[in-house]
Amino acid sequence: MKATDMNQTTPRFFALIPCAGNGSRAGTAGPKQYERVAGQPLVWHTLSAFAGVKRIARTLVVVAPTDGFFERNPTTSALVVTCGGATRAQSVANGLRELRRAGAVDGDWVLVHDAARCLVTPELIDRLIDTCANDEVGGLLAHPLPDTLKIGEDGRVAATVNRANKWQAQTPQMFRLGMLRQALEAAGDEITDESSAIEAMGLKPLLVEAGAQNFKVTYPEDFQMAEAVLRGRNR
Ligand SMILES: Nc1ccn([C@@H]2O[C@H](COP(=O)(O)OP(=O)(O)OP(=O)(O)O)[C@@H](O)[C@H]2O)c(=O)n1
Ligand SMILES: C[C@](O)(CO)[C@H](O)COP(=O)(O)O
Repeated sequence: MKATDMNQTTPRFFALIPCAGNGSRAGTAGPKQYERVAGQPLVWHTLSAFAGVKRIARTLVVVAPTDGFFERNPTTSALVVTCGGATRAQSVANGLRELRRAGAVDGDWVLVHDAARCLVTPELIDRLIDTCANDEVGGLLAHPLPDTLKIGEDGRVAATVNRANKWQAQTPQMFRLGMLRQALEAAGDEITDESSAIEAMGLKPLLVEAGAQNFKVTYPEDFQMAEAVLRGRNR
């Protein structure tokens, strides 16, 4: 990391939205992030939440090279780049490169957020920023595991795991651009979140408690749940 970048007096906050997945578990005909939920394509709810946080200098959306959705629907002020990779980690690493091209420096904060977590709110994003902005490492939104946890083997319970101190990792996950770039390069393409890459460097990201509503739309039934929550909020 260049010293000049780190010495920048006021780090800015950028959002990076990986939006290049296929949604294979969702059972939809096309990518799940473009399914209509509560009257809008799912990803628009996600982008609206980030648009509601004035501290975010720029939002960058990473889509697959073959994705034409944003060209057909040019309504967002976010920067849309077609550099999605074969894994989420690759999409994020490619997006970081584009953020640098757009003017972000190593000392700036990047909030990486799944396009598929359309229930995030400006309040949750602000909570993450407020908690992490003065931290050496950064952190992530997360939810303490509410259920008893089992290990399964051939459809039967092999063991029960103590759930104390176990958290479900959510997004956004917020780290300095330079640190995250290095961490992802070292961690490889298979990691499923940014925190794992930072942890692999021996660092301990902050866990910032968020509610269960910030879930990731993953399975077919999740669309209905997301719809109900969003409609409930607009009432
Ligand atoms: N190569 C990939 C894979 C995933 N994602 C994004 O990462 C987020 C979280 O991933 P996940 O929920 O696993 O999405 P999918 O990969 O689309 O779903 P599935 O694993 O069911 O195929 C999503 O917003 C997805 O679009 C991405 O940008 N690039
Ligand atoms: C980043 C993430 O949302 C944290 O829960 C998640 O890891 C995304 O990918 P996954 O394949 O559904 O684990």
